Amino acid sequence: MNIDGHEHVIEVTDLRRVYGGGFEAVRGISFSVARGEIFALLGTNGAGKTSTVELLEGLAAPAGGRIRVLGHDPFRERAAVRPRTGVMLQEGGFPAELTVAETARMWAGCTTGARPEAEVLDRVGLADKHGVRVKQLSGGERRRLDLALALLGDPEVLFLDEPTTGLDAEGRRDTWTLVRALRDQGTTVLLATHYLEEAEHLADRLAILHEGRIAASGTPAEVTAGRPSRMSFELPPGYFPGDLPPLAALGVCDHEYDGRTVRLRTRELQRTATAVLTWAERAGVELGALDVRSASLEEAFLGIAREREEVAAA
Ligand SMILES: Nc1ncnc2c1ncn2[C@@H]1O[C@H](COP(=O)(O)OP(=O)(O)OP(=O)(O)O)[C@@H](O)[C@H]1O
Repeated sequence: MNIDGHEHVIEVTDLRRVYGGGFEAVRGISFSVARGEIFALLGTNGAGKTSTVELLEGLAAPAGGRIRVLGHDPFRERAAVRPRTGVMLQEGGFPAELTVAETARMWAGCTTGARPEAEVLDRVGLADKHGVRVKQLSGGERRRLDLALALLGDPEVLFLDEPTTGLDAEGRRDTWTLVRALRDQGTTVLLATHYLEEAEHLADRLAILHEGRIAASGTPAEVTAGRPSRMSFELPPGYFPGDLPPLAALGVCDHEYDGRTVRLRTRELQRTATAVLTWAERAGVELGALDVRSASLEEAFLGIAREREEVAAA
Protein backbone atom coordinates (compact mmCIF):
# COMPACT_ATOMS: atom_id res chain seq x y z
CA MET A 1 0.00 0.00 0.00
CA ASN A 2 2.95 2.33 0.43
CA ILE A 3 4.26 3.93 -2.70
CA ASP A 4 6.28 7.16 -2.70
CA GLY A 5 5.87 7.31 1.08
CA HIS A 6 2.06 7.76 0.74
CA GLU A 7 -0.55 5.31 1.83
CA HIS A 8 -2.59 4.60 -1.26
CA VAL A 9 -6.12 3.91 -0.16
CA ILE A 10 -7.27 3.28 -3.73
CA GLU A 11 -5.08 1.62 -6.34
CA VAL A 12 -6.29 0.93 -9.86
CA THR A 13 -4.12 -0.80 -12.45
CA ASP A 14 -5.02 -1.31 -16.10
CA LEU A 15 -8.74 -1.49 -15.29
CA ARG A 16 -11.20 -2.59 -17.97
CA ARG A 17 -14.97 -2.88 -18.06
CA VAL A 18 -16.83 -4.51 -20.91
CA TYR A 19 -20.63 -4.60 -21.09
CA GLY A 20 -22.76 -7.34 -22.58
CA GLY A 21 -22.60 -6.93 -26.34
CA GLY A 22 -18.87 -6.29 -26.10
CA PHE A 23 -18.85 -2.51 -25.56
CA GLU A 24 -15.64 -1.54 -23.76
CA ALA A 25 -16.58 1.39 -21.49
CA VAL A 26 -13.31 1.42 -19.49
CA ARG A 27 -10.19 0.73 -21.55
CA GLY A 28 -7.21 0.12 -19.31
CA ILE A 29 -6.99 2.94 -16.78
CA SER A 30 -4.55 3.26 -13.87
CA PHE A 31 -4.45 5.71 -10.97
CA SER A 32 -4.02 5.80 -7.21
CA VAL A 33 -5.52 7.91 -4.44
CA ALA A 34 -3.66 8.69 -1.23
CA ARG A 35 -5.33 8.78 2.19
CA GLY A 36 -6.99 12.13 2.85
CA GLU A 37 -6.97 13.15 -0.79
CA ILE A 38 -9.85 14.25 -3.05
CA PHE A 39 -9.38 12.61 -6.44
CA ALA A 40 -11.73 13.58 -9.27
CA LEU A 41 -12.61 11.52 -12.31
CA LEU A 42 -13.62 14.23 -14.74
CA GLY A 43 -15.24 13.47 -18.06
CA THR A 44 -18.08 14.17 -20.43
CA ASN A 45 -21.27 12.09 -20.48
CA GLY A 46 -20.40 8.54 -21.39
CA ALA A 47 -16.67 8.90 -20.67
CA GLY A 48 -16.78 5.92 -18.29
CA LYS A 49 -16.90 7.61 -14.88
CA THR A 50 -19.86 5.72 -13.42
CA SER A 51 -18.61 2.47 -14.95
CA THR A 52 -15.33 2.99 -13.08
CA VAL A 53 -16.87 4.10 -9.79
CA GLU A 54 -19.17 1.06 -9.74
CA LEU A 55 -16.13 -1.21 -10.06
CA LEU A 56 -14.39 0.62 -7.21
CA GLU A 57 -17.50 0.16 -5.09
CA GLY A 58 -17.42 -3.57 -5.79
CA LEU A 59 -20.80 -3.59 -7.56
CA ALA A 60 -19.38 -5.52 -10.52
CA ALA A 61 -16.24 -7.45 -11.42
CA PRO A 62 -13.81 -5.86 -13.87
CA ALA A 63 -13.16 -7.45 -17.26
CA GLY A 64 -9.46 -6.92 -16.64
CA GLY A 65 -6.96 -5.19 -14.38
CA ARG A 66 -6.71 -4.86 -10.64
CA ILE A 67 -8.40 -2.74 -7.95
CA ARG A 68 -7.45 -2.39 -4.32
CA VAL A 69 -9.52 -0.32 -1.90
CA LEU A 70 -8.03 -0.19 1.60
CA GLY A 71 -5.85 -3.09 0.50
CA HIS A 72 -8.74 -5.32 -0.58
CA ASP A 73 -10.41 -6.39 -3.79
CA PRO A 74 -13.77 -4.56 -3.47
CA PHE A 75 -15.69 -7.20 -5.45
CA ARG A 76 -14.26 -10.41 -3.97
CA GLU A 77 -13.71 -9.02 -0.48
CA ARG A 78 -16.79 -6.85 -0.29
CA ALA A 79 -17.43 -7.66 3.37
CA ALA A 80 -14.02 -6.24 4.33
CA VAL A 81 -14.38 -3.06 2.28
CA ARG A 82 -18.07 -2.11 2.41
CA PRO A 83 -18.30 -1.11 6.13
CA ARG A 84 -15.38 1.29 5.69
CA THR A 85 -16.73 3.07 2.61
CA GLY A 86 -19.59 5.48 1.94
CA VAL A 87 -21.29 5.44 -1.42
CA MET A 88 -23.37 8.15 -3.04
CA LEU A 89 -24.68 6.70 -6.26
CA GLN A 90 -25.92 8.77 -9.19
CA GLU A 91 -29.50 7.66 -8.48
CA GLY A 92 -30.39 7.23 -4.81
CA GLY A 93 -33.68 5.43 -5.40
CA PHE A 94 -35.13 5.47 -1.88
CA PRO A 95 -38.77 4.67 -1.10
CA ALA A 96 -40.71 7.80 -2.00
CA GLU A 97 -43.29 7.46 0.76
CA LEU A 98 -40.82 7.45 3.67
CA THR A 99 -39.89 10.69 5.41
CA VAL A 100 -36.31 11.95 5.53
CA ALA A 101 -35.93 10.83 9.16
CA GLU A 102 -37.45 7.38 8.44
CA THR A 103 -35.12 6.92 5.48
CA ALA A 104 -32.08 7.85 7.56
CA ARG A 105 -33.22 5.53 10.39
CA MET A 106 -33.75 2.65 7.97
CA TRP A 107 -30.34 3.21 6.44
CA ALA A 108 -28.68 3.54 9.85
CA GLY A 109 -30.15 0.14 10.71
CA CYS A 110 -28.13 -1.38 7.85
CA THR A 111 -24.94 0.55 8.66
CA THR A 112 -22.21 -0.67 11.02
CA GLY A 113 -21.44 1.91 13.71
CA ALA A 114 -23.86 4.48 12.32
CA ARG A 115 -23.62 8.12 13.47
CA PRO A 116 -26.80 9.62 14.97
CA GLU A 117 -29.19 10.36 12.06
CA ALA A 118 -29.98 13.91 13.25
CA GLU A 119 -26.29 14.82 13.33
CA VAL A 120 -25.75 13.64 9.76
CA LEU A 121 -28.92 15.29 8.41
CA ASP A 122 -27.85 18.51 10.09
CA ARG A 123 -24.43 18.28 8.45
CA VAL A 124 -25.90 18.26 4.95
CA GLY A 125 -28.41 21.04 5.70
CA LEU A 126 -31.55 18.89 6.04
CA ALA A 127 -32.14 19.58 9.74
CA ASP A 128 -35.56 21.14 9.07
CA LYS A 129 -36.71 18.41 6.67
CA HIS A 130 -37.00 15.42 9.03
CA GLY A 131 -40.76 15.04 8.56
CA VAL A 132 -40.83 15.64 4.78
CA ARG A 133 -41.49 12.67 2.49
CA VAL A 134 -38.71 11.79 0.07
CA LYS A 135 -41.06 12.31 -2.90
CA GLN A 136 -41.65 15.90 -1.78
CA LEU A 137 -37.95 16.81 -1.66
CA SER A 138 -36.48 18.93 -4.43
CA GLY A 139 -33.86 17.30 -6.66
CA GLY A 140 -31.09 19.10 -4.78
CA GLU A 141 -32.46 18.06 -1.37
CA ARG A 142 -32.57 14.45 -2.55
CA ARG A 143 -28.89 14.66 -3.50
CA ARG A 144 -28.16 15.98 0.01
CA LEU A 145 -30.11 13.09 1.53
CA ASP A 146 -28.03 10.70 -0.61
CA LEU A 147 -24.90 12.35 0.78
CA ALA A 148 -26.18 12.12 4.36
CA LEU A 149 -26.77 8.38 3.97
CA ALA A 150 -23.27 7.93 2.52
CA LEU A 151 -21.88 9.67 5.63
CA LEU A 152 -23.86 7.67 8.20
CA GLY A 153 -21.14 5.06 8.68
CA ASP A 154 -18.39 7.70 9.15
CA PRO A 155 -16.54 6.22 6.16
CA GLU A 156 -12.79 6.23 5.59
CA VAL A 157 -13.40 6.32 1.85
CA LEU A 158 -16.25 8.22 0.21
CA PHE A 159 -17.39 7.59 -3.36
CA LEU A 160 -19.36 10.49 -4.81
CA ASP A 161 -20.93 10.14 -8.25
CA GLU A 162 -22.09 13.55 -9.54
CA PRO A 163 -22.86 14.75 -5.99
CA THR A 164 -24.16 18.21 -6.89
CA THR A 165 -26.41 17.48 -9.85
CA GLY A 166 -29.63 19.43 -9.34
CA LEU A 167 -28.23 21.64 -6.58
CA ASP A 168 -28.43 25.41 -6.89
CA ALA A 169 -25.25 27.50 -6.64
CA GLU A 170 -25.50 27.83 -2.86
CA GLY A 171 -26.23 24.13 -2.31
CA ARG A 172 -23.31 23.24 -4.54
CA ARG A 173 -20.94 25.46 -2.56
CA ASP A 174 -22.24 24.07 0.75
CA THR A 175 -21.55 20.54 -0.50
CA TRP A 176 -18.05 21.52 -1.62
CA THR A 177 -17.35 23.02 1.81
CA LEU A 178 -18.57 19.83 3.48
CA VAL A 179 -16.50 17.56 1.20
CA ARG A 180 -13.38 19.64 1.87
CA ALA A 181 -14.05 19.47 5.63
CA LEU A 182 -14.35 15.67 5.39
CA ARG A 183 -11.05 15.54 3.46
CA ASP A 184 -9.40 17.73 6.11
CA GLN A 185 -10.51 15.23 8.74
CA GLY A 186 -8.77 12.45 6.80
CA THR A 187 -11.55 11.04 4.62
CA THR A 188 -10.39 9.89 1.20
CA VAL A 189 -12.79 11.04 -1.53
CA LEU A 190 -13.24 9.66 -5.03
CA LEU A 191 -15.43 12.09 -6.96
CA ALA A 192 -16.91 11.51 -10.41
CA THR A 193 -18.10 14.71 -12.02
CA HIS A 194 -18.63 16.41 -15.33
CA TYR A 195 -18.58 19.86 -13.70
CA LEU A 196 -15.21 21.44 -14.41
CA GLU A 197 -15.82 24.01 -11.70
CA GLU A 198 -16.44 21.24 -9.18
CA ALA A 199 -13.17 19.51 -10.02
CA GLU A 200 -11.38 22.86 -9.94
CA HIS A 201 -12.73 23.67 -6.48
CA LEU A 202 -12.33 20.26 -4.91
CA ALA A 203 -9.75 18.04 -6.53
CA ASP A 204 -6.27 17.64 -5.07
CA ARG A 205 -5.56 15.49 -8.11
CA LEU A 206 -7.71 14.41 -11.02
CA ALA A 207 -7.87 12.33 -14.15
CA ILE A 208 -9.67 13.47 -17.29
CA LEU A 209 -11.46 10.47 -18.76
CA HIS A 210 -12.22 10.42 -22.46
CA GLU A 211 -13.89 7.44 -24.11
CA GLY A 212 -12.79 5.05 -21.38
CA ARG A 213 -9.16 6.19 -21.26
CA ILE A 214 -7.26 8.67 -19.10
CA ALA A 215 -6.34 11.57 -21.37
CA ALA A 216 -4.56 13.62 -18.69
CA SER A 217 -3.94 13.34 -14.96
CA GLY A 218 -2.21 15.12 -12.10
CA THR A 219 -2.88 18.12 -9.90
CA PRO A 220 -5.10 20.80 -11.51
CA ALA A 221 -1.93 22.89 -12.02
CA GLU A 222 -0.17 19.99 -13.75
CA VAL A 223 -3.14 19.26 -16.01
CA THR A 224 -3.51 22.90 -17.06
CA ALA A 225 0.25 23.54 -17.47
CA GLY A 226 1.11 24.32 -21.08
CA ARG A 227 -2.50 25.10 -21.98
CA PRO A 228 -3.22 28.58 -23.36
CA SER A 229 -4.92 31.34 -21.37
CA ARG A 230 -7.85 33.39 -22.65
CA MET A 231 -8.51 37.07 -23.06
CA SER A 232 -11.56 38.79 -24.53
CA PHE A 233 -12.72 42.39 -24.90
CA GLU A 234 -15.00 44.56 -27.01
CA LEU A 235 -13.53 47.14 -29.36
CA PRO A 236 -15.44 50.43 -29.66
CA PRO A 237 -16.91 51.41 -33.06
CA GLY A 238 -14.26 52.47 -35.54
CA TYR A 239 -11.59 50.14 -34.12
CA PHE A 240 -10.64 46.74 -35.56
CA PRO A 241 -8.28 43.89 -34.58
CA GLY A 242 -5.79 45.21 -37.16
CA ASP A 243 -5.36 48.29 -34.95
CA LEU A 244 -4.06 46.14 -32.06
CA PRO A 245 -0.36 45.42 -31.55
CA PRO A 246 0.70 42.39 -33.70
CA LEU A 247 -0.91 39.50 -31.81
CA ALA A 248 1.27 36.69 -33.18
CA ALA A 249 4.35 38.38 -31.71
CA LEU A 250 2.70 38.33 -28.26
CA GLY A 251 2.30 34.57 -27.99
CA VAL A 252 -1.33 34.60 -29.23
CA CYS A 253 -2.13 31.19 -30.77
CA ASP A 254 -5.49 32.12 -32.28
CA HIS A 255 -8.09 34.83 -32.16
CA GLU A 256 -11.57 35.54 -33.49
CA TYR A 257 -13.56 38.70 -34.00
CA ASP A 258 -17.35 38.86 -34.44
CA GLY A 259 -17.55 42.52 -35.40
CA ARG A 260 -17.46 43.64 -31.80
CA THR A 261 -15.67 41.23 -29.46
CA VAL A 262 -12.10 39.97 -29.81
CA ARG A 263 -11.52 36.54 -28.26
CA LEU A 264 -7.98 35.25 -28.15
CA ARG A 265 -5.96 32.40 -26.69
CA THR A 266 -2.39 33.09 -25.69
CA ARG A 267 0.57 31.22 -24.27
CA GLU A 268 1.97 34.43 -22.78
CA LEU A 269 -0.92 35.99 -20.89
CA GLN A 270 1.04 38.70 -19.09
CA ARG A 271 2.74 39.94 -22.28
CA THR A 272 -0.48 39.86 -24.28
CA ALA A 273 -2.57 41.59 -21.62
CA THR A 274 0.10 44.23 -20.97
CA ALA A 275 0.49 45.01 -24.69
CA VAL A 276 -3.27 45.24 -25.34
CA LEU A 277 -3.96 47.37 -22.25
CA THR A 278 -0.99 49.67 -22.92
CA TRP A 279 -2.20 50.11 -26.51
CA ALA A 280 -5.74 50.92 -25.26
CA GLU A 281 -4.41 53.40 -22.70
CA ARG A 282 -2.25 55.20 -25.28
CA ALA A 283 -5.01 55.24 -27.89
CA GLY A 284 -7.56 56.44 -25.35
CA VAL A 285 -9.71 53.39 -26.12
CA GLU A 286 -12.15 52.01 -23.54
CA LEU A 287 -12.21 48.20 -23.89
CA GLY A 288 -15.62 46.77 -23.02
CA ALA A 289 -16.40 43.51 -21.21
CA LEU A 290 -12.71 42.92 -20.51
CA ASP A 291 -12.09 39.36 -19.36
CA VAL A 292 -8.66 37.84 -18.69
CA ARG A 293 -8.33 34.30 -17.39
CA SER A 294 -5.39 31.99 -16.96
CA ALA A 295 -5.44 28.43 -18.27
CA SER A 296 -8.21 26.50 -16.57
CA LEU A 297 -9.39 22.92 -16.50
CA GLU A 298 -11.99 24.00 -19.05
CA GLU A 299 -9.20 24.85 -21.48
CA ALA A 300 -7.50 21.49 -20.81
CA PHE A 301 -10.79 19.64 -21.13
CA LEU A 302 -11.86 21.29 -24.37
CA GLY A 303 -8.32 21.04 -25.73
CA ILE A 304 -8.20 17.29 -25.11
CA ALA A 305 -11.60 16.76 -26.78
CA ARG A 306 -10.48 18.88 -29.75
CA GLU A 307 -7.17 17.05 -30.12
CA ARG A 308 -8.86 13.64 -29.97
CA GLU A 309 -11.38 14.67 -32.62
CA GLU A 310 -8.57 15.89 -34.85
CA VAL A 311 -6.73 12.58 -34.42
CA ALA A 312 -9.94 10.64 -35.15
CA ALA A 313 -10.63 12.75 -38.26
CA ALA A 314 -7.07 12.23 -39.51
N1 LIG B 1 -25.24 -1.61 -18.88
C1 LIG B 1 -24.65 -1.09 -19.95
N2 LIG B 1 -24.63 -1.78 -21.12
C2 LIG B 1 -24.02 -1.28 -22.23
N3 LIG B 1 -23.39 -0.08 -22.25
C3 LIG B 1 -23.38 0.64 -21.12
C4 LIG B 1 -24.01 0.18 -19.91
N4 LIG B 1 -23.82 1.12 -18.95
C5 LIG B 1 -23.13 2.13 -19.52
N5 LIG B 1 -22.86 1.84 -20.82
C6 LIG B 1 -22.10 2.68 -21.76
O1 LIG B 1 -20.78 2.84 -21.26
C7 LIG B 1 -20.30 4.15 -21.54
C8 LIG B 1 -19.83 4.78 -20.27
O2 LIG B 1 -20.95 5.02 -19.45
P1 LIG B 1 -20.81 5.66 -17.97
O3 LIG B 1 -22.17 5.72 -17.37
O4 LIG B 1 -19.74 4.96 -17.25
O5 LIG B 1 -20.30 7.13 -18.34
P2 LIG B 1 -20.20 8.39 -17.42
O6 LIG B 1 -18.86 8.98 -17.70
O7 LIG B 1 -20.52 8.07 -16.02
O8 LIG B 1 -21.31 9.32 -18.04
P3 LIG B 1 -22.49 10.14 -17.32
O9 LIG B 1 -21.87 11.43 -16.90
O10 LIG B 1 -23.45 10.32 -18.45
O11 LIG B 1 -23.02 9.32 -16.21
C9 LIG B 1 -21.45 4.88 -22.23
O12 LIG B 1 -21.21 4.87 -23.62
C10 LIG B 1 -22.67 4.07 -21.86
O13 LIG B 1 -23.64 4.15 -22.87
